Amino acid sequence: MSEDAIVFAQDLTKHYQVALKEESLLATLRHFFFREYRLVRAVEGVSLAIAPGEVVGFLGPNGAGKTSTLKMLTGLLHPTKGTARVAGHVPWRREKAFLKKITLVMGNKQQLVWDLPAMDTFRLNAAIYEIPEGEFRKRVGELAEMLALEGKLHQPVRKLSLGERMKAELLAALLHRPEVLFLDEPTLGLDVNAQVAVRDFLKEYNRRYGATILLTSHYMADIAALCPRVLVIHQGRLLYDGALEGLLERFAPYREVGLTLKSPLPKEALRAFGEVREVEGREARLLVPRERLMERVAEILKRLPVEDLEVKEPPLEEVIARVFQEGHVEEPR
Ligand SMILES: Nc1ncnc2c1ncn2[C@@H]1O[C@H](COP(=O)(O)OP(=O)(O)OP(=O)(O)O)[C@@H](O)[C@H]1O
Repeated sequence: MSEDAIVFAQDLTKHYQVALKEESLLATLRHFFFREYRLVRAVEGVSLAIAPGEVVGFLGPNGAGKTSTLKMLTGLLHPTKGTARVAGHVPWRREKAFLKKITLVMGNKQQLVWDLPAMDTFRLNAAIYEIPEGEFRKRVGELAEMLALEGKLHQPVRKLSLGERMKAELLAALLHRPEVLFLDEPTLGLDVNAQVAVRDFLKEYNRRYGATILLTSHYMADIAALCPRVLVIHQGRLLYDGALEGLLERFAPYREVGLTLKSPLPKEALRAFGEVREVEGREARLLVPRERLMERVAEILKRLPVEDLEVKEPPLEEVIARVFQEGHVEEPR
């Protein structure tokens, strides 16, 4: 085990037993006496170690096992198998000292009371976490400033915009100044401005307090902005644990060539130069294997009426989609 890891898991596994049930009355009666079960292998032998202060992205398609993993690491679920230690505790013992060191924010769940001002929930949390009054005021002031939430905390939560509500949720979840933040889709459904605000806040929070963050998000911009390291989970198993750039190298051994042509060309005319991803008017996007990039670019410039050419990494969304679709990636021609 990595001695200095603040989040550590070995062979963490969660299987759910789901009762199978058919619709007919007979089936319901039969079900009563002879229940049949199906095993859902939600998390399958996940091992990981995260050092204090790291910000790690946790990626996976729907149903991959992210939430189940986060629930085990925060002690909401007992694992079927495996061990974990978070901030020096076994999470599922749910010791008070442990709960003071962690927080879990789920973008689709809300702890703020809808009809009350956010400040009322903050006060409740201050009592639960035994935060003295002076310290409480200081922290609310500091966090409200970082989140640009001043003036929003005394009106009923239902009057806040979605972005403000999410920021207030974060404030409530961070009031006890946890060392480890587990964030499940913290930017879910937010507009781009609010997404950027939450992202910038998390970056600043990590820098200022050295908090460790494990974060899931479907928005790759969040991951690219925040997470130097990513874990990729698929069907309950970790497929990748390493640098974000490494993920691109390993799963996207190609570059994207963006072209602006002097006049539009049909897709067929571009096929000889790479995998055609998109053609719209005079604009086209091709995928080209990394090791053949120079040669292909030279050919394109020689043979096509190019006005402008740009070489980029392929969009992270596309790379991830390929990883999930195939468990590995087919190399483009
Ligand atoms: N309480 C439960 N009982 C039975 N099956 C469950 C339960 N919770 C989750 N599952 C199943 O376990 C698998 C993993 O679910 P989990 O919620 O951990 O995935 P996820 O990666 O968080 O997905 P999403 O991004 O959709 O939230 C899925 O097949 C899901 O249907």
